Amino acid sequence: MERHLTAPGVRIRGLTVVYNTPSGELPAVSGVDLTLAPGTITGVVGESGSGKSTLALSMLNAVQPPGRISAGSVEIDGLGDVVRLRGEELRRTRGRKVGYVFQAAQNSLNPLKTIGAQLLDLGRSHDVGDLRALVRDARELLGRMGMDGARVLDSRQHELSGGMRQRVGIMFALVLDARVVVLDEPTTALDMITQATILRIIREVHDERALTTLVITHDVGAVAEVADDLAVMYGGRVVEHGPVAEVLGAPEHPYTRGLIRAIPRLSGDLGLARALPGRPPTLGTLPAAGCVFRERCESSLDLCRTAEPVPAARAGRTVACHLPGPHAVPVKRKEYA
Ligand SMILES: Nc1ncnc2c1ncn2[C@@H]1O[C@H](COP(=O)(O)OP(=O)(O)OP(=O)(O)O)[C@@H](O)[C@H]1O
Repeated sequence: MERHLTAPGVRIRGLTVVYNTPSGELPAVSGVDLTLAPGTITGVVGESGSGKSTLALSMLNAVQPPGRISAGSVEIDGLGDVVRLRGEELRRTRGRKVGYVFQAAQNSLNPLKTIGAQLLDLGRSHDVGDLRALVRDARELLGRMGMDGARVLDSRQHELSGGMRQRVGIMFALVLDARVVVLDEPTTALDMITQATILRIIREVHDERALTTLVITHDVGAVAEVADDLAVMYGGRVVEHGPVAEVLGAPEHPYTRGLIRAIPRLSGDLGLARALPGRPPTLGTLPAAGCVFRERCESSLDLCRTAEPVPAARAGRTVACHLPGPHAVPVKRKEYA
């Protein structure tokens, strides 16, 4: 199969995605700027409802009603602005150019057809010339993820466990040789050890195929092992973005600090792990002005009530916070200390 040597860059600019609710259209993603450097894996973390999945869907222009992309662009090298793609062009982009596993991928297989038949359907719908090579590639990917590839291709969904379906989903995301890959919670149905293995394989395949990858997860610890860069989302904003070791080792945004403190594995001491107080906002409770994190922030200023902080470069990353930086507070962890 054709292999590409240079990975594409992705530039998300001013992306706003709204959902129509009984109180009108409310933003789930608000004016997000995010650059995925060619050949990198970017992890996206943040509590439930922070807009991670909505951002992932936008990268395929796949936001469904009652949602819509109301502003902004997602420029992918070689593809242009995905937000402007329509119809056949958009269909061909999804899967072939931008591979993806969405949440609940393990439930999105056709229960009546074998995985192999679905693979051939996928290949045909994207005009793959060499279907034998496609099957070979699928078998090899499944084998690497610890499964008997031939047997899985002969199976139907109900014959596979949740973890196996999830790995099948990852195979589908990678098998068409897409150059940008979006993985939304790719390992949630897997136990810790399998999770680590699968993330390692994602990293290997990513490097071999020169991909640019976005991985969304709740698990900051897991993503720390696999990502180059980390984007932290809160209330539909990217509040901090930069090299993963720097963001986790010396978080600048109070929300990033809170997230890390809540994870015993990252805070380095079980006794010090502290849940973040309060709850993340929902679309209806997002403040109309000021910083979206101010209610839960330990160091909020008067300014935070009135002015929304603009993301700015500092300490080798981008941070959206009014507090003067660098604010680096080292986190106790060998690898990042
Ligand atoms: N179809 C929808 N209709 C209305 N609101 C929605 C819809 N889908 C998502 N939302 C809202 O948009 C916000 C962002 O949701 P999103 O699923 O993108 O967050 P997330 O960070 O991926 O959360 P999770 O980790 O739970 O998947 C949430 O407040 C959510 O309730």
